Parts: sequence; C-alpha cells; structure tokens
Amino acid sequence: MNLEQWRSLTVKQLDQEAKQAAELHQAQLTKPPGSLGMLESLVVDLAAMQGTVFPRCDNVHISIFAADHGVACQGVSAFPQDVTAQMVLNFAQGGAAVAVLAKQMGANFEVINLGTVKPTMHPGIINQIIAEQSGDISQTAAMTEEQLLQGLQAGKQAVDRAIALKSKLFIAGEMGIANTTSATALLASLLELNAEDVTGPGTGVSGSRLEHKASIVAQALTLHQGINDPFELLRCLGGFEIVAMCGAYIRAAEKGLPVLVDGFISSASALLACKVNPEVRKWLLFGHCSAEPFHSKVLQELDVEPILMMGMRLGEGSGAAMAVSILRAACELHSSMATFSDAGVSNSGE
Ligand SMILES: O=C(O)c1ccc[n+]([C@@H]2O[C@H](COP(=O)([O-])O)[C@@H](O)[C@H]2O)c1
Ligand SMILES: Cc1cc2nc[nH]c2cc1C
Repeated sequence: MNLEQWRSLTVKQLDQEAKQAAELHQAQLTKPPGSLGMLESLVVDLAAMQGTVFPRCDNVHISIFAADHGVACQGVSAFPQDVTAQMVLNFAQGGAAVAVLAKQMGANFEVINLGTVKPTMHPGIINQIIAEQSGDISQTAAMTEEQLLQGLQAGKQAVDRAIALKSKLFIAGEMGIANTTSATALLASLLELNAEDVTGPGTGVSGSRLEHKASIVAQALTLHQGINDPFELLRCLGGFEIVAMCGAYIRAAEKGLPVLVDGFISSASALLACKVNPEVRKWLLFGHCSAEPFHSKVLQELDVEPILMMGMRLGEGSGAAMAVSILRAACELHSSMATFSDAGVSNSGE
C-alpha cells in the first residue's frame, strides 16, 4: 500500500440501529436514567461499534510495538536506550506491567520489535525490524517514506491478526526510550504550541535536564517546521512504534474493530490517525489520562473523556489495559441488570 491508499481508506460506519436498541434497553434497567454515568455511554458506544445490543469485551487483543529512537543520544530520557530492547524481552517473558494485566484478563498478547539497538531473540517476540533505530529528529528526519510505509503496515498486520483471532477490542501499546520527545514534538507541531510549554518528564527527567529536553524538542520543531501533512509529520518527527500505532488505528477503523487508546504516546498516534481521516475518531475509546502533563490537552483536542485518571505514566498499553475491567463491568451491568418490568420496580419515568 502507498500513502495515497492509506489516505483514501474508508472508515466503517457505526451501527446506529444497535446503538438505539442499546439506549432503549439501557432505559429499561432498574436505575434512574443516567445514574451509571459513563458506564452507560461506554456500553452504548461499544454497541454501536460491535453492532450488537449486548456488546462484550471478552476477547481483547494487545499489540506492543517497540522501537528505538535516535534522539535518545541527546540525553532526553531518564533511562538508557538499551532499556527498550531489555523491556521487549521482559514483555515476551511476561514480567512487564502490561504483560501481567494481559494475562489477568486473558488477552491475546504480542510484542513486535520494529527496531531496537540491542535486540534479543525470544520465540515470543515478533521481529519486524525496520532499522536499528529511527533518525535523531533534532538533526534529521526520523525515517524515509519506505520506512514509514513499513511501520504503517506493521500496525495494519497487528489489527488483521486481532481480527483473525476474533477479538472484540484492540489495544496498541508502545515501548521506546525517548519516545516522549518524539510524541511531544509531533503534538506541539499539530497543536502549534511551544516546546517549553508542552515538554514533560516522560520517564522522569526534571530540572535542567527537562529544560534540555525542551530545547531538543524546540530544535526538532525548527528543523521540521511548516509541515501540515500528518504522514510527513510522522516521517520527520515520529518513531516506528508511533507510526505503527497510527497504522493500526486507521486499519481498525476501516475494519470496524473498536480501539482502546492508552496514554500520551498512543494519543499522539491517535490524533495523527484522526488528521489522516477524521472518521477514525468514531472507533476510538480512551483508557486513561496519563500523568504526562500535556496529555490532558491532547485529550481535549480529541474531545475525549478518558475512562480512568490514576496518575499512571507507564505507556505499554497499561492504562488502556486497566480500563478493560471498567468496560467489562459496563457490559455486564447492561446485559445482566433486571429491567423495571422483570423486577416489578416502578419506573417513575413511564
Ligand atoms: O504513555 C504515557 O503516558 C507515557 C508517559 C511517559 C513515559 N512513557 C513510557 O516511557 C518511555 C518514554 O519515556 P522517555 O522519558 O524515555 O521519553 C516509553 O517507553 C513510554 O512507553 C509513557
Ligand atoms: C523500565 C521501563 C519500563 C517501561 N515501560 C514503558 N516504558 C518504560 C520505560 C522504562 C524505563
């Protein structure tokens, strides 16, 4: 697929009949209308996406995309670059936070290494290496157009695997030391904001190190200024995992697979996917608001009410994975609560 084909993909329409039927059913349940708050709107949104009055989140697919970033050499992270590859192994061995949550919820779980500087072989790792790392965005473009297409394709393939496994909900997670620098530059460029106003701690940089990180973001923005096209922005300022998540979100919207977006970096991919095709937004739910300060502004831009707010800032899809229990509870309430007539409870609304 070329970029023009990616741009012209048609997003699947939501099922309005299923949505209305879910709303009607919701109104019959033994509770004052609206009293379950967001648990009600979430299940109605899911009904419209899954095309059924009684949606479920039993079969969740979690794809973790990992990649190294050339800009890590600028000292923008609190951790060394080798951690990306080390964590890839940790995902595959089940020790990473999101791997634990995936096991707990019985999700399909996979880790895709798109390019890390010190990779390790393990049967649980899908190696789709695009390059050892993306280019240092403060000095050059992150990748070539061909690499961009490879990244988008990796995301598409993950969604296709999820669909083949009959998943009902897709979560993309990411791992990449220095990827908050890349995501911050992308978002600052999209929202036309200054680097110093939006650069946050990521894995935990503070003080003069944080000022330095903001200056690197500013340098990247100056080098790649005046770009309006979302794919060109991704090519210049992205990273392979950020590109793959963008491709996954677009593919999921095309095929009608509901997506639960994770934190700061995933939201940058989501915003870019929505810039490519605004209809993609209809297929996205948002798991949480990250503690990375600029995330709340990004969520506002996307007109999002996130499910959770727990001060998490781990990435890996972990915030979205935590929100699955809320979605499951919403589905269970919707399908198992008694109706007013079943239970012989007076419905004053009638
Ligand atoms: O998703 C988030 O909200 C988030 C916020 C801060 C950090 N992270 C994770 O931390 C790593 C990037 O942080 P940094 O400081 O190396 O740019 C990367 O692996 C992300 O998954 C993730
Ligand atoms: C240990 C560690 C785990 C992570 N998971 C996602 N980003 C991460 C960054 C670090 C440093």
